[in-house]
Amino acid sequence: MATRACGFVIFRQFCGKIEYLLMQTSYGKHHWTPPKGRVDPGETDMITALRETKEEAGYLKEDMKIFESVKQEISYLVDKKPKVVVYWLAEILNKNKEVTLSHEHQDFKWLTLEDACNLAVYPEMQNILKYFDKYISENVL
Ligand SMILES: Nc1ncnc2c1ncn2[C@@H]1O[C@H](COP(=O)(O)OP(=O)(O)OP(=O)(O)OP(=O)(O)OC[C@H]2O[C@@H](n3cnc4c(N)ncnc43)[C@H](O)[C@@H]2O)[C@@H](O)[C@H]1O
Repeated sequence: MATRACGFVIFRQFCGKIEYLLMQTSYGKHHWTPPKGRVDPGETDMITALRETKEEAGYLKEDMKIFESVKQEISYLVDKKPKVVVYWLAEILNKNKEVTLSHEHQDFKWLTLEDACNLAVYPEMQNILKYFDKYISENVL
């Protein structure tokens, strides 16, 4: 069975620009992803996304506007085993609240779409960022 993980692609409106939150792992290849993590037994996908976002970024449900119907799923292999990751779109509402990192991450950045795609590296993740960016420009701005 595939490993399953869930999280949020979080954006903010900052100085007239849309910026996305990416976080860099403190382990492995130090890759950059939105806050997300593995689904624990008995959890729903949304509960996992909320728990991981609180643990990894310090953001609570009430700090965000969650677009529950705006969701993307990607699949890839990790150590030859399938992994499925589900992301919802979320906007940070409490702009005065900064990210609080856990031991799992060593850095974070708020990035334009282009810069986020450059750091995200993987085409699947880039496509998700582009999909959400299109949604924002057509439905949020
Ligand atoms: N190498 C390591 N050394 C020490 N501790 C480790 C470790 N890897 C995981 N851990 C532990 O696992 C915990 C993380 O657990 P969780 O927080 O629960 O889970 P996760 O975000 O899904 O973990 P991960 O970072 O591994 O996932 P991703 O799919 O992004 O990334 C998994 C792999 O897939 C690659 N990847 C990411 N996105 C991809 C894509 N779209 N296509 C192909 N490969 C991709 C990444 O580069 C990465 O190599 C950490 O606390 C840490 O202790």
